[in-house]
Amino acid sequence: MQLDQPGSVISTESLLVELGGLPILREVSVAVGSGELTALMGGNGSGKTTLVRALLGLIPHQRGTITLFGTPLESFRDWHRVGYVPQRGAVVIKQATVREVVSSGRLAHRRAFRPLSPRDHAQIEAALTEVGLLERANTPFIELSGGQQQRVLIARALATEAELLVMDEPFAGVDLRVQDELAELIGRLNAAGTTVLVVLHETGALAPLLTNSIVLREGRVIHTGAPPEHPAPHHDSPGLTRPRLMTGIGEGVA
Ligand SMILES: Nc1ncnc2c1ncn2[C@@H]1O[C@H](COP(=O)(O)OP(=O)(O)OP(=O)(O)O)[C@@H](O)[C@H]1O
Repeated sequence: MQLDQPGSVISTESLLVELGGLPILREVSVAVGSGELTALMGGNGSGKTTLVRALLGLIPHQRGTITLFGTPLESFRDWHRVGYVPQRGAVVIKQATVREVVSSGRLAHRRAFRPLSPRDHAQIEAALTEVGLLERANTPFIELSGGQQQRVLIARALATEAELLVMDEPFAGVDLRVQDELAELIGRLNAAGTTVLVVLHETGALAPLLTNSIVLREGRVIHTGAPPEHPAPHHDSPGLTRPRLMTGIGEGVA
């Protein structure tokens, strides 16, 4: 199945990823179109994080292809176009201030051992302003609330001037009010043209903003297209067992 269409920011075809000798992702063919806000969903252990890691080249794949911005992953070099927002709990930052964390997002633009340029500073300020944390720039990251830390991680990705944001469970461990605020921020970034792929357990506050979804089960794609009406629970739901034929970006055909 050929899913790589003009305008695909991410596409995979017949992807096989093995970890510890076991197949974790099987025959995964998906596409994320430019400008989409796509949810990557599925029960615990269905392979969401593994897919994200493979897409970013953090783990190898054994078969199939991955294309980013139309370029095969193996020859992709424009990493400044990609912003990765890892799960907050996976990030341990003890010493750095908010500004230092966001500054690390400029690394893809900087020549080794050169100080920050005026453009770097401008992008860092703009990213901090976008997430509403400019006034907390000199605060140690560890002193912020969970929602604020999530915003800092988003700002770090924005500082790269990323056209694609890949976010791993941005709502994990933050209360509903903060989820609403984060959803508003993600929606605003998407409306401004940033393509977003977001790993979610439940569509939650992002439900009205999603334009596409990919649902995994046991390492296989079981749904693409319009987000499921009912949020995917932590364990696989019988309501999501019927696979859809994939026609490419956007709509699937039942
Ligand atoms: N390094 C590894 N070696 C072997 N198996 C692994 C490894 N990492 C993950 N797995 C297995 O791969 C499967 C998919 O894991 P993955 O973390 O991608 O799922 P997930 O959908 O992100 O789950 P969750 O929602 O719980 O974070 C799980 O069964 C997990 O146990």
